[in-house]
Amino acid sequence: MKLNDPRLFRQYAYIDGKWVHGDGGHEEAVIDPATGETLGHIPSLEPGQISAAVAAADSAFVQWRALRVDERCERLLAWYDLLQANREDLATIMTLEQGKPLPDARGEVEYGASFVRWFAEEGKRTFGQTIPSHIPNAALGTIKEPVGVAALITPWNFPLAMITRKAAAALAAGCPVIVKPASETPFSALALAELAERAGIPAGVFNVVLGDAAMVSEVLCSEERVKALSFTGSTPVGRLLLEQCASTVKRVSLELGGNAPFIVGPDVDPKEAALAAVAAKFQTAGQDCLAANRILVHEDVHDEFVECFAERMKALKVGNGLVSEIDLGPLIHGRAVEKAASIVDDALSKGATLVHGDQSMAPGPNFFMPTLVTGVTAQMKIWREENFAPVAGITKFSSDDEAIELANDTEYGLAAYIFTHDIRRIWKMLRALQNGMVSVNSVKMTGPPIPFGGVKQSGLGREGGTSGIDEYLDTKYYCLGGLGSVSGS
Ligand SMILES: NC(=O)c1ccc[n+]([C@@H]2O[C@H](COP(=O)([O-])OP(=O)(O)OC[C@H]3O[C@@H](n4cnc5c(N)ncnc54)[C@H](O)[C@@H]3O)[C@@H](O)[C@H]2O)c1
Ligand SMILES: N[C@@H](CC=O)C(=O)O
Repeated sequence: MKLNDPRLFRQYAYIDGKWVHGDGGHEEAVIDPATGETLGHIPSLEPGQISAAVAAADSAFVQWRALRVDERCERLLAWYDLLQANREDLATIMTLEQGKPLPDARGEVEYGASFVRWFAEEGKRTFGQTIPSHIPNAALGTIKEPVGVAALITPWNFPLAMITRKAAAALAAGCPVIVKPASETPFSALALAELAERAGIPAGVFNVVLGDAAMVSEVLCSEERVKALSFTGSTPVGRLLLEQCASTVKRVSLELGGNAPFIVGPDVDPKEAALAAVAAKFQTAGQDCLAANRILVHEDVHDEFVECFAERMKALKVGNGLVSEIDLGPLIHGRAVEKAASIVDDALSKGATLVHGDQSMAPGPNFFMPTLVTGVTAQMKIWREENFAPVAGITKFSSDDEAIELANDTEYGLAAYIFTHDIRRIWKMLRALQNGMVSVNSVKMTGPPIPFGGVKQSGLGREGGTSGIDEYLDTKYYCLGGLGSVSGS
């Protein structure tokens, strides 16, 4: 791996400010999904090492929370500067382990860094309240205090930003973190640890643990000293972790799967809407929780929309993300390719029409060519499941009420897109859609200032925005009694 700073490529876990091997000597290979080559190896830690990380974080909590907030936030800003200064290396690491095209990886580094800067500012605004007293001779109010050690479990599709969106909020609040990245993409997390150390974040405050996911999560969830768990990943694993955290009644934040509807009204230019839908579907090769998973198009514009969508997707270039002008990299592994193929087969066997998608053109075993099927119905897997692949499915509708009913016909409720210029339709749909985030006439919706999160089985809590830091704060109420009477109080 060619990096300007080779020390950003670490093949150890990071606990209490030290780079460590697994006590049992077990290792796991990390594979470049584009080439199948081994990029490096990471240790598989033993349960006792996960507990040691918890102990380190717990003892670091005392000093970290005791720092003045502006001192904590200065270190976050130093971390932000280092992320920016090392953007090229971080993007290279990400493209190699995740597969996304290098410009997208650079974009994710920017996006991930932006959360660090945001929370370095937000950390200074964790205001409590003064409460007008109903108790004689007393002063009432609240103080915000850090919850304690936070465990952060993250996915492979956004290997850097899904960590910083959590970690920056937790660190700003005064909570040490233990990060468990996906085993497919550990090197971005380890590079973040190296830069956190250089930014002056003390030993034990930012830890990265690696190893068998079920074992690591079980230890973290059952540990009394871990006070908060923040997870981004699939809904089935989120359900499991929620259950595992019940025994210690932890604060749990979940950012789970999506099955986003993309609604195209009868009044829009079908070409414009099709370009937007292609952008909303094929980012990160469809492996995005915000990907337009079910495209609902009004019958008046359906045929023209399908034609424009197919034309645009045919121009997408598929290949190794390190090569210039590539639009779609590989899927993360062979299982993802098999799942994509089975979703297409299932749709075709149940009556959908294949408009485009020739897998014989795939440049390697982990690649899946952009595919479009029409005539999708609620009986098909492509409708019910988050396909997490460059597979687009289109369904026709004939009224606003039908579009809303179709859009809400899922257990998920992360994001939804609406394309129409009719303000009444916009307002009606905006209010009726069961989603945590609704984007109208825009593909881009995310960024540090927004409360990111879902309803239904897409999650609990919000990340980013002014509320993201609350996931790591307790509200302490105080009643200062016996103060004597103060005129006017
Ligand atoms: N809502 C959001 O903000 C958001 C963002 C990104 C990804 N996602 C979702 O993440 C999913 C894709 O990511 P993924 O495949 O890495 O998800 P995943 O649930 O398989 O894995 C996520 C993390 O959980 C760990 N894990 C896996 N199995 C586990 C188990 N049995 N016990 C404990 N931990 C386990 C993994 O190692 C990884 O670190 C999609 O559903 C996507 O929508 C959601
Ligand atoms: N694209 C999302 C991550 C989901 O996979 C984001 O913007 O945070």
